Amino acid sequence: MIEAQEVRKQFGTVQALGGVSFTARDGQITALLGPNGAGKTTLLRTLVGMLRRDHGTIAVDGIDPERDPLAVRANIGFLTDQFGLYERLSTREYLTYFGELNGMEKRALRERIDEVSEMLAMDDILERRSKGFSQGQRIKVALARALLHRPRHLLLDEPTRGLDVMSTRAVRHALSTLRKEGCCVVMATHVMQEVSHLCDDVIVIAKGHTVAQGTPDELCRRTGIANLEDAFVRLVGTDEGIVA
Ligand SMILES: Nc1ncnc2c1ncn2[C@@H]1O[C@H](COP(=O)(O)OP(=O)(O)OP(=O)(O)O)[C@@H](O)[C@H]1O
Repeated sequence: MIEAQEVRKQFGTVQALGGVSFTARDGQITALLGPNGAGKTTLLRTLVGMLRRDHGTIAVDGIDPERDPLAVRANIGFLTDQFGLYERLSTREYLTYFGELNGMEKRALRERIDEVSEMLAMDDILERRSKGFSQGQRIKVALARALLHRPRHLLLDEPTRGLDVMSTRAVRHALSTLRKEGCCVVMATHVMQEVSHLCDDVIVIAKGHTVAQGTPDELCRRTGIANLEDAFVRLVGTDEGIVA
């Protein structure tokens, strides 16, 4: 479980997070929904301890990522907007490298790489070097890396951007499987269809503040609007950055 209370973060004169509070539960996929520049990426980076917050509290299974970043990271898989692939390594070599860094035993690691590869439908790129990989192929490798050590929490920054229909389905299916296994998934996205069909809970964030949290149905009921996209626009007061 991830809990945040009144988290604030400023970059120079820009208040990226002005007071974000929410709870993301185990066994649920929680969407982080907000217009461009709302603070979603900043929030994810703060949750994983890559950025220091200026104010507020964060607890990942009760642990503050600033106090014990290694303990938190051992239990978090993070898909950022920067994939950090090593172009001269094949996908398998790359995943093996990070699995070993995480202390995974050789045989278990080999089996897990095959498992994750099947989960994400990426067998075709497993033995290829990542130089020249398409955007979708890059996302898959980065996502495989995030999943490799079976983290209890998964933080994803727009995981299906640039993916084709089949790959999007593979990723959504993988996320449903992880939810069943009890993983706490938090996912920033602009894809409303994904939120409606996949997510149990939604955090709506605008200009660095949480403006609502609830199931897609609750958000619709609260605004008195039947359609989630229109409810979202009402909550944030803009239709910037929405993908139907
Ligand atoms: N390192 C930084 N230095 C200065 N400003 C930053 C930095 N990182 C983020 N910001 C600013 O903080 C605000 C929130 O940015 P963030 O990337 O968190 O938004 P986002 O919700 O992820 O947006 P998008 O949907 O466009 O990806 C923006 O105004 C952004 O310009």
